[in-house]
Amino acid sequence: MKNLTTNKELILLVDDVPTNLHVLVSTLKDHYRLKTATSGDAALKSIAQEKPDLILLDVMMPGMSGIDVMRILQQSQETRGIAVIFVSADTTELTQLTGLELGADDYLTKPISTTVLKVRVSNLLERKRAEAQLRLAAQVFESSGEAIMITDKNNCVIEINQAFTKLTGYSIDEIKGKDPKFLSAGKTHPEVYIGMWQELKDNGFWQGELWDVDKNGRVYPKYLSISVVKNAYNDIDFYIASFTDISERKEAEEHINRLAKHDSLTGLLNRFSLMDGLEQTISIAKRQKTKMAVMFIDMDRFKIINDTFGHETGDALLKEVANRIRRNVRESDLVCRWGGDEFIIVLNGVESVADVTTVATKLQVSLGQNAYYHGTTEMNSSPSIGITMYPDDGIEASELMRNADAAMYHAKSSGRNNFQFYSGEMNRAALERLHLEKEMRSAQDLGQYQLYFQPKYSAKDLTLIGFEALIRWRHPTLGMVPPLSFIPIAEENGMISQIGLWVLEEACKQVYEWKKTFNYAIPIAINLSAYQLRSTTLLSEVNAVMQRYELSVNDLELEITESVAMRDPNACIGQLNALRIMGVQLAIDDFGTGYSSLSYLKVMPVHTLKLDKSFVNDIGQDQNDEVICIAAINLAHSLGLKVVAEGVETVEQQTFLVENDCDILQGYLLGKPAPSEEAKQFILDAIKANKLNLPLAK
Ligand SMILES: Nc1nc2c(ncn2[C@@H]2O[C@@H]3COP(=O)(O)O[C@H]4[C@@H](O)[C@H](n5cnc6c(=O)[nH]c(N)nc65)O[C@@H]4COP(=O)(O)O[C@H]3[C@H]2O)c(=O)[nH]1
Repeated sequence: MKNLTTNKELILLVDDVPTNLHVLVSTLKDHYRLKTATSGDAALKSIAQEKPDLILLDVMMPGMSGIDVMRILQQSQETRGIAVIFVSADTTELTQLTGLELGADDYLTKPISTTVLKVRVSNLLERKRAEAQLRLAAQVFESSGEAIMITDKNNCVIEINQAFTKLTGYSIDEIKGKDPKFLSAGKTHPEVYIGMWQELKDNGFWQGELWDVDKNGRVYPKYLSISVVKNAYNDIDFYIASFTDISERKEAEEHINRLAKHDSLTGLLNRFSLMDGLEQTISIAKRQKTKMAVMFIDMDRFKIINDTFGHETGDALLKEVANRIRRNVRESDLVCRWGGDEFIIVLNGVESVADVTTVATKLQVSLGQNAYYHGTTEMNSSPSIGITMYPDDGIEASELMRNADAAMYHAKSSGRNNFQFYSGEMNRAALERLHLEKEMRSAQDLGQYQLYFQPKYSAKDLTLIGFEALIRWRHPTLGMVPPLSFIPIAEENGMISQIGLWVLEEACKQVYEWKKTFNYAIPIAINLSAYQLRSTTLLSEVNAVMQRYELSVNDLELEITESVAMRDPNACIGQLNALRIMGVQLAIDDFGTGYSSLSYLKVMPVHTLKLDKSFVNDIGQDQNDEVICIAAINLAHSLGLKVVAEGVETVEQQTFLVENDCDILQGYLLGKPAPSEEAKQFILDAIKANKLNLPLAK
């Protein structure tokens, strides 16, 4: 056995004649480790202690002969493989044959030529080493987890291992002599094979991925390494190919890729990959001089659906939206979920605006016409679509995205459920909106909001019965920003919850202060946004503020617009009932502009209907509106509700409304919205004229 420290092979020299041993030792000692034994017994003991790589075994020894020792060695698995050279003075053929038959590797005759001894020993050990290596190689070949295939210089199969058979299903008999190209699935690009052969020629080695097909027809990706084996004349003898099936790795890679590039809910592209895809589509359109379109889709009412029915239902709607979009665009178009309820489509190879209009119309019908379902829950939504064209509206990805977004906002503000193409005007509007949004973030902290108060009068005797609080935003450079310019934005970005709280606080504080100043309980109405109405904290917030300012029943009135109330009447009724129990007065604002269902109106726990000023405005001009005013007043009365007419500007309107039994009047004719200090004057005037029909403060 090779000594680990010296790395020299061990030779056991066995001879009963010490001088013979001496010759052997002095010949071999420089190159090998040596042990000696002077009898067969001593030799076996030494072998038991440490297995030698080679035994030089004297045949003729007293007691146990070399032949006997050899027989014993052959009996044991452990010692059977040890190389043995017989050394003997007996040169008869028979003796030599017996030794060789017993498994000896060579035969030396005495007297020994030291040169011959050296060569024989060296050759034998060399051969044994080579055999051991071959055995090892064969074992590695067979037991390798990698499939291995050896082909000859003409690339015909000569050998395969077990792993190859396991992976491909082919046995050696089926494929011996074949060119391995029968393994190819035909899915790898021919250039890969050309490159592979070139590399093998140039460098004798190649590795890479190929697509193969197994005996059962399963197509799989494999990672393959091929080495060229050359002979001493530098001619190719063999190709050794080893490979593994990398389907699982590929699948995992693809899965990770999918996760990184796609939205997990809908499977559509996510915003990062959309931007990549958009850039690529732009460069293709640039090269091919074609047009393309970017569509920005926002699903109307999605936030309400999500808040009302929960996320699972909202998710089901989004998934269905994704499916419907996919069904209406080409495979090559990019479809992305940009976030929330926003989707982007990039239509490539578009020829004209008319093409895009066709797709947009299809999408509008598909996304808006039929209800969405989650179990038995039915949801109705529709798309607001903004469209921009390359290169007409912009040539940069970011520019096109901005344009599509602006066009989408335009679609929203044009009554939703429609599509709009981008125009420069929209861009200005979008920029203004962005600016306003930015300024709005600090408006409250900078004390730029203010409440104005508009008086309301009883129609029959013009007594002051309360005020409506209306927010004002005084911006140092933009001037007075009208609420209709910023409240809808605040609704969308969620800032309305802070603004709404501020209005609630200020209005209640005003009721409290006027109570202290005038000793009258003068009610104030505030406008409640859709967002606030859906809020789960609304009740506790209202309750806390009312307590803080010691407000009693009827001191506070909340107005919600008709369209907000009817959007989700059932949820709204629940909130309103709770508010009513707390002693809050409730009114439906802008009545006539939404589509009220009479059955809901009957069960809405409200006290008042506010007739929209557009009807009042047309009194004396449009008979239809006059008829509607009368019908609305009668309807409200039949439901036991009071009617407030908003926007009363002329005496004619006032007279008409009084004659038709309207209960309360509000409008510039009687008093414009004014800051607190000026509003005080309305109260003083009313007190002076004995026109304050209100309870004393408790
Ligand atoms: N032409 C004309 N207009 C009259 C007349 N009398 C009153 N108005 C205006 O009509 C609007 C009545 O308020 P609204 O219907 O609740 O409509 C409000 C309301 O929906 C919203 N808003 C105002 N303040 C708040 C607030 O604090 N919170 C919320 N959520 N919305 C608010 O903004 C809308 C507009 O408010 P404003 O610009 O203050 O406009 C007010 C008021 O100034 C009149 O005789 N002629």
